Amino acid sequence: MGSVETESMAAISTPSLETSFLFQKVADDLRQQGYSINPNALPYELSQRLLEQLHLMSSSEFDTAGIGRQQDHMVNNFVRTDEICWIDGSSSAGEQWLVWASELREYLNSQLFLGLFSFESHFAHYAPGDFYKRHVDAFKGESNRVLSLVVYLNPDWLPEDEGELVLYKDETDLEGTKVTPSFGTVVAFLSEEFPHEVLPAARDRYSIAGWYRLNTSQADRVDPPR
Ligand SMILES: O=C(O)CCC(=O)C(=O)O
Ligand SMILES: [Fe+2]
Repeated sequence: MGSVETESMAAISTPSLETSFLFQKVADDLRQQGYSINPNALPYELSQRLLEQLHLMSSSEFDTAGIGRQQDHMVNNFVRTDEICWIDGSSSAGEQWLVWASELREYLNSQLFLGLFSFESHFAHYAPGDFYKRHVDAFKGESNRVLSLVVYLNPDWLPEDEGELVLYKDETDLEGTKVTPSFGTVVAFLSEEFPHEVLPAARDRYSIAGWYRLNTSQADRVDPPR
């Protein structure tokens, strides 16, 4: 009995083989190109639990997303029109997500020496027609956001549903790479390097966006910086 319990504990705290492959691919991609796009990559059980959690949440738990530092948080419908709910680990799905994100943090720190220290994340809901205009998640020297992480929770997303994330390789790139917000897709990119935008979708679009930060005194929440 004792050993069975030990094994099940180990299963919770040790990433599965599939997850280890994903973590390694994210690390390799970040090293080579600064971003990583992985369809159908979030562990299925975790994706399902997060989706169930979303279904349980009422729309009153979401707040209109803002821009600017938290103390001068401003709703700006020209820049973004989505609504968000921060994940604090009070639900078991949220807790499981935070454990997974912290395993990824430890793996990336061991491989890339990024010095990622903390993580913050929120559910986001884009109603049909909602968007988030081209932006960067952090400005050089102004923020301690280092790595952005986005996962999508939309089963059966079709090309005509649109709502892609467009990731631009630098400030001059106007074409970008389109990412379909399909269930379980995991995207990571260096927060200061890659401008990106969310195109309007034809149906409700759900995601989690998160940021790994350095341990600096400037630990106030940035959403995004400006
Ligand atoms: O949902 C996405 O595809 C990206 C969201 C985003 O860029 C953000 O919340 O900063
Ligand atoms: Fe962003």
